[in-house]
Amino acid sequence: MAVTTTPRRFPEGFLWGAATAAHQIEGSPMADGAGPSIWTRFAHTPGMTVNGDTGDVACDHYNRWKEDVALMASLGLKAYRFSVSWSRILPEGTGRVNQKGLDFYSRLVDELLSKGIEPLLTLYHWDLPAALDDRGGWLNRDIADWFAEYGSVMYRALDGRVKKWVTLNEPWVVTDGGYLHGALAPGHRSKYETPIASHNLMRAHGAAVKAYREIGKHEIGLVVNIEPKYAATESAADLAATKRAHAYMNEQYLDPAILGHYPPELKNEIFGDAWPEWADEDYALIKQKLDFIGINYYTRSVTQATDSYPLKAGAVRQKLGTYTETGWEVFPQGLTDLLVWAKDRYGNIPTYITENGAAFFDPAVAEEGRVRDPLRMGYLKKHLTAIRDAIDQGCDIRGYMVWSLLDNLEWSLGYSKRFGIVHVNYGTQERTPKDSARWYSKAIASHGASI
Ligand SMILES: CO[C@H](O)c1c[n+]2c([nH]1)[C@H](O)[C@@H](O)[C@H](O)[C@H]2CO
Repeated sequence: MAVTTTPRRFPEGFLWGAATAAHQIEGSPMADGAGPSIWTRFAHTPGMTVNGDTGDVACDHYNRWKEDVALMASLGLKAYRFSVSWSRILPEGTGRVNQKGLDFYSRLVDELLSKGIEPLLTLYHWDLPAALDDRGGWLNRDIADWFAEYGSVMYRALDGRVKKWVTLNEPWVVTDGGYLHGALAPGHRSKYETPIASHNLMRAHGAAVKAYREIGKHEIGLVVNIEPKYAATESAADLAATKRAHAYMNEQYLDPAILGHYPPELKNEIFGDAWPEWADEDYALIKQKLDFIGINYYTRSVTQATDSYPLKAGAVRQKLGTYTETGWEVFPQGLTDLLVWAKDRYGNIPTYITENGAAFFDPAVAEEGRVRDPLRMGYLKKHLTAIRDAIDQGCDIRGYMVWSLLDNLEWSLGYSKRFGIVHVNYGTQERTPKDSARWYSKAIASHGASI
């Protein structure tokens, strides 16, 4: 079905917001008693990030948090998705609580609430305490208890002021990037470690949800990145590759969390002898009732059989496609298709688009203080329209968090890619709303009718 262009309002109560993550914007990673994370270590390891960029300063949000909340309010945001740096709260990962770290997030939440902005708090957005990585990190089964302990500290401190909790951001990226291909912290490259890290992430997710049910009184969910896979040809090889790629990225996490089992392709066609037999109690731990799911959507993948290891599948660049600075095809129809797929497979669980956005080359801040970013505006318009189409097809989409509020540290790509609707001058830390921020403000004020 083609993406229609009729501007239409979104449901009453649709939550319009923006998203960030601690390590990408805060800076001051070791301030006030915080411990190092694996990203502090990884970025300071020569060659791991573009230009050797680190999160030491980033957007200096740790000091500018009040100004940034005022900026969010000026844009008319109704919600703000952010993550907590685990090693600010528990510098050794478990045990001793660093009250100053907790106080930072408590102040941030209170300021958001004072401006009528709802906080959505992500417990884990990739910055594992280095002290836990020293104990095996996601390869150590004890991490389920460590994560539940950390979550419980946060629930006791903030639940009630925070009413929407997320356990993990994108377990797929954590394992594919951090344990299989090594592009992300902790930089491992092992087909055998990958399933273990992945499974322990999901066990930790389940343990944190269980702990929430004993402490919290509001909502908790899981955020996944999913990407529709379209076969490049109808050949048996390409169809099989597409099925593998779909199972590996799109089903690997929501299936165990909601259905209680993994897709069979993971063992039978991808990991083989590297896929352990998991105990039944693991599946019971992972499958906890979710109040919502978060979907991060950026692009699609036209998929063909390749000799890639171990997936044996890869994306085919589309000759007529439009691509972002990160090499992702702009394909809004994929979002509609994916939301309908998720509804049909998992039973229309309340869903938030917890990330959607694009890096395009932005011009410098013009004299009149404008940053013209028409490509990003077009991207957001098309994807919000695609969400509206999914809602028209019965999907229970509750909100949209644009990625990202601010230009920020794009992990291994450093500061070379700008996703923000607000420009950040990293030299002066000046924030300048781009045209896309102005456009988004109007969309929020009109409940989507101006899109
Ligand atoms: C592979 O795309 C993923 O869905 C994805 C894209 N992104 C993400 N996940 C992360 O959650 C953010 O921290 C990134 O900054 C953002 C932009 O790269």
